[in-house]
Amino acid sequence: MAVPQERLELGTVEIHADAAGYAGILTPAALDFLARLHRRFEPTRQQLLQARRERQAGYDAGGLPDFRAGTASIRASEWTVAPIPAALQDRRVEITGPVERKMIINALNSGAKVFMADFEDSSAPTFANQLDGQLNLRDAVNGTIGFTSPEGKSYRVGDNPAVLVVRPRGWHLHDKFFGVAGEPMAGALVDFGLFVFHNALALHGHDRGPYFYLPKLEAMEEAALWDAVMAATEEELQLPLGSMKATALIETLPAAFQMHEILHALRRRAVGLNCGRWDYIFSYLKTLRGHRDRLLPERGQVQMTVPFLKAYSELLIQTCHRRGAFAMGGMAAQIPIKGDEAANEAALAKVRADKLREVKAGHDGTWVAHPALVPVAQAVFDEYMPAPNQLGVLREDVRVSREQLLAAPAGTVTRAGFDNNVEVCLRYTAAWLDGLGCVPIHHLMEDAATAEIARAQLWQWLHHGDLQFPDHAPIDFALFDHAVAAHTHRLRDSRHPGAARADAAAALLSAMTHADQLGDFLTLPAYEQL
Ligand SMILES: CC(=O)SCCNC(=O)CCNC(=O)[C@H](O)C(C)(C)COP(=O)(O)OP(=O)(O)OC[C@H]1O[C@@H](n2cnc3c(N)ncnc32)[C@H](O)[C@@H]1OP(=O)(O)O
Ligand SMILES: O=CC(=O)O
Ligand SMILES: [Mg+2]
Repeated sequence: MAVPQERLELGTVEIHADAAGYAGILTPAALDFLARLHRRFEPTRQQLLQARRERQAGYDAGGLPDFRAGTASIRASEWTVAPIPAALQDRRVEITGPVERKMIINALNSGAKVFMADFEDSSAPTFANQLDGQLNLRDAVNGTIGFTSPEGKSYRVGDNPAVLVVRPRGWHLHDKFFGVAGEPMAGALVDFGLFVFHNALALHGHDRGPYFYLPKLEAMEEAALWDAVMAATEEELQLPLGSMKATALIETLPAAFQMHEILHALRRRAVGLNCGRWDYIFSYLKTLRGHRDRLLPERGQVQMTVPFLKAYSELLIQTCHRRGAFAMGGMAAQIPIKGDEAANEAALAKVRADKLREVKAGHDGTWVAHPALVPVAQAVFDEYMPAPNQLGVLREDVRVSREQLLAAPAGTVTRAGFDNNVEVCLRYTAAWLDGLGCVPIHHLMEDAATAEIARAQLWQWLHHGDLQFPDHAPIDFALFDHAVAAHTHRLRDSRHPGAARADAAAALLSAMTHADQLGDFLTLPAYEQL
């Protein structure tokens, strides 16, 4: 067979991993497509990452995020997003989960309206995880996905499966297994590119997508880059312009000041925004890492009801509904607790209360972490949202100022909270290094975003100096080192996920916490070890 001219002239993607078993995904045509995406969009991605660094330098020097002066007309003028497809009109409950075969089938069968297949916060991006995920999603789209467990239980997708929405990695992550002319590709483009190359036409033919969640955006230009990537892909695959739909997560502090702008950049394909609360809290910590007057209390005290998070979620609802887009809620961290009825009911009650707050505030739908939580969330939304959505709830009463978005709530850092951050970060990092991106710890869902909160808080509490527990004992590195050693010892001897990677995780957590600068993402140095 003749080698296409473009491969001869420009080269294609080089795979730096054992690709046996993935020939059906890594076809020459798919790799050429990825290479074209890389050549066209990588320079812009690099510029946008540089812009992030420059903005952060401004915040570190004392500056604070603000609404952008240059885009006031976008916020003030009247416009709406393009019509939303029928398949996404009712998104009252969305289940999320990693792209693992059994979980995909369970999620599609869960009764949720939407399944967000996650290459991001709940995935450790090993080559096998990402590529198996692509194989699994291709089979799901083609209706051929099936699975038999080691115990012999067989899994198949039933009638009326959830609508598939895919979340690729964020712009900050590269993929060391995919190179073009010696440069690593963007993880985002690998995930997006392989998925659309193999599934876009089939999904479009069935009025089912392709639909995406876009994570960790920090500026409208980053949304515009996604729009350009999707428009170029639509052209290449001969799909109608705007047929790929996107829901952007507002899960960084800078993005909260650009909600209108992000929807505007995506307006021919935006269907909504989502309150990604966990990354949002992490981003608050990271963006304001140099501001000693804006330290947050321990994780457990930073609930969605605290003023700065309430303001953010209400601003999101108001913004979305003014633009005809859905305002999606987020994820409560509680998961079902087996074998303890009272504890389980208490966990479900917390999920129920969170969903009640969301639906009453005007959200159009919400996320759950586990199939058993679908009926819990659905009952609340069914009761308070009889229509498919709440686009008519304009929330014109909401007035959110810059200072409200930036105000740290009152609270404390307790010994238990400090110790829990060490334990969670250590155990999550160890599991991640072992290829697991989402794990239950003390009956809470922990993923890359929740672990980042723990890590960033430890760094801040230790580097701002002079912080004390309520009993006036100092919060210092000796305590931290001791806690890391104790939890590493315990993890090593346990049957928890990642036990075999306890020492590697401890080394990483120690290095990142002792470092003078708060590292941008835990997953960047951790990725070198995957
Ligand atoms: C901040 C954010 O980004 S939130 C979004 C990212 N996070 C997520 O998506 C969370 C996804 N959830 C999960 O990964 C899991 O629910 C965990 C890790 C939290 C808990 O996992 P486990 O303790 O293994 O759950 P558990 O043992 O109760 O699972 C029971 C069954 O439900 C299935 N299940 C659990 N969670 C999910 C899910 N999210 N999607 C589909 N199936 C699921 C399991 O596969 C299992 O199936 P089986 O009975 O057929 O074997
Ligand atoms: O992605 C969701 C989040 O809360 O972070
Ligand atoms: Mg997130």
